Amino acid sequence: MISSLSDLSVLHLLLHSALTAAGLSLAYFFVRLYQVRTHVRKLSRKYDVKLMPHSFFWGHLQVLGECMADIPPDVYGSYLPGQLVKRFPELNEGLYYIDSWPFQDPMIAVLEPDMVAQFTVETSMPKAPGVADEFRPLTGATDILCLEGQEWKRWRTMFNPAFSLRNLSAMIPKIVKEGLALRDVLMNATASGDVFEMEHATSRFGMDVVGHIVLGHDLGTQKTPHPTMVALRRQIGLLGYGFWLKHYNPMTYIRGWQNHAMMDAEFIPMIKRYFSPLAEKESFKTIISLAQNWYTENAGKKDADKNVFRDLLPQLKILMIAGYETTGIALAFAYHHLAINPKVLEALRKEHDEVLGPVDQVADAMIANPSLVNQLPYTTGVIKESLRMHPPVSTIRDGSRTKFLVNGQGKKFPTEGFRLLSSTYDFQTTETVWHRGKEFLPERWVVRDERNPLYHGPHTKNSFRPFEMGPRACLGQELAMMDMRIALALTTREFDFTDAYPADAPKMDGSPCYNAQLDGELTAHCSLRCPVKISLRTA
Ligand code: HEM
Repeated sequence: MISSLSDLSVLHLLLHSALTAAGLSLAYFFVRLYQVRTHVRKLSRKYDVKLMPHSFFWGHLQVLGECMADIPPDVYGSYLPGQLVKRFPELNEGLYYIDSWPFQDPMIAVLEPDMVAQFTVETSMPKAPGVADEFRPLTGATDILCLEGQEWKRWRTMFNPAFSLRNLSAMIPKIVKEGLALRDVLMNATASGDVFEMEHATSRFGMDVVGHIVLGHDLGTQKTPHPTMVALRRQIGLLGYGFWLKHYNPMTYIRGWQNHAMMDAEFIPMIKRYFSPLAEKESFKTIISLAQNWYTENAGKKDADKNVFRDLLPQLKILMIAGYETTGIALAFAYHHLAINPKVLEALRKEHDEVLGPVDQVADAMIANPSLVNQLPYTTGVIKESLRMHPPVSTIRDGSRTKFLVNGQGKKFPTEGFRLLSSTYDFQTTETVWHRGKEFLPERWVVRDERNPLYHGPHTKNSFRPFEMGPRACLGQELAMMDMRIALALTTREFDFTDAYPADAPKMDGSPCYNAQLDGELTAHCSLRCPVKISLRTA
């Protein structure tokens, strides 16, 4: 209740400040709106860029809304460029300029793989600022995925040895152990006969493997939820480029603080343990052990003086996320395609029979002879098809005044003021690049005859980039491929998989199984998390 004149003047001051702040924000909004819209139109006129119908107030928001209206609401944004091609084929010059400000910065969706190589391989353009904004609540944007220049290079050089083939081979017993735990989870699912969300199981498998290589720790999430990983997953729910309303909610910060406290309470002792002279080390290099070596060797030098926990914790968190989600998603999609393509499952089992020997000895065979894991071309084809049809992530870089993209017809396109998005899903599935691109055909990866239309040779070298290419390509790609080969080797000969999408599930391109934006998730997950039924193999 207002009890005095001074209360009234405080109230007046508060009201006045609030109105001033609102007025300034509104003024900023309109100035920015004017700048963005005129920039888009000016560039389009100057360089003869074909633009989709562009409203001065809405930009392309109305057009985008119309394009997405006919598809399931949870479809991931990676399908958008394909929708634009369907709706505006005459404007397709290998890219689309998209102005969806204020929801996102203006963007160029690049559909020609050779043009993507121009900003990732020929010149590795910096990551778009939105990437750092997205990960800031997790790592303060000081992690290997967001950093640039020398700071990025220091971590990349430090961590590379963990992902060498030699180190990964030394890790095989741990991956096999986690693969057997996945097998147990699937075995339990056969007992109930219930519909099973495959992605939950494969993500935990991915997490446990990454726990070994990053932390040198057995997280055991396939058996029991691990508190640190629960906190990590909760924190993912607070990230997200474009979901900026979250950042105005004070609870985001309180929850974030709690999640970090939970994670750090586990990670810091793990780091301390490795940094102690008496530490018992793994037989392979882990991210923490490589950091410990680096800090010891560089003691007294500039970067090594930094606070090791503040420096290293963001790296551990980003590596855990980068590693487990993507692998879990790709593997779940692979199981779905095995469930609906019995001939592919049969061919996969045949390869395992021939290369890996009897089912009951497969784990021992891979441990005794790690090179077997790299002698599975058809299995690798199954995984690559899953990654081709369902890439979980794609890169987004920053354009610049001096960077122009050139399409197949030699036309130049400016990039200043735009983010550059690789339309990976689109060019990895389009028929003009991939023969029968919408079909799951692992044999395309083993075809050697150049006359076969399925042949994937040097002419398509830029068109398969689930791990991206160039200096910022995925650090963990060999590990991911190895994980998935081992998981399939340990599970597909013992179980049958039956697709369990409900008959009325929404469909994208005719399939209920598509890349979806799920609540609280960052990357492109499996719609409904890939429901399957699992039973013991009958034939
Ligand atoms: C199927 C599994 C995976 C896929 C599809 C995938 C995909 C990608 C892609 C597309 C990028 C580039 C992102 C960008 O440009 O913004 C990337 C970067 C990265 N990935 Fe992966 N990834 C997978 C597994 C892993 C694993 C297992 C790890 C490590 C444990 C890992 C660690 C990283 C790191 C650290 C980067 C940043 C590299 C840098 O900027 O130097 N990834 N990944």
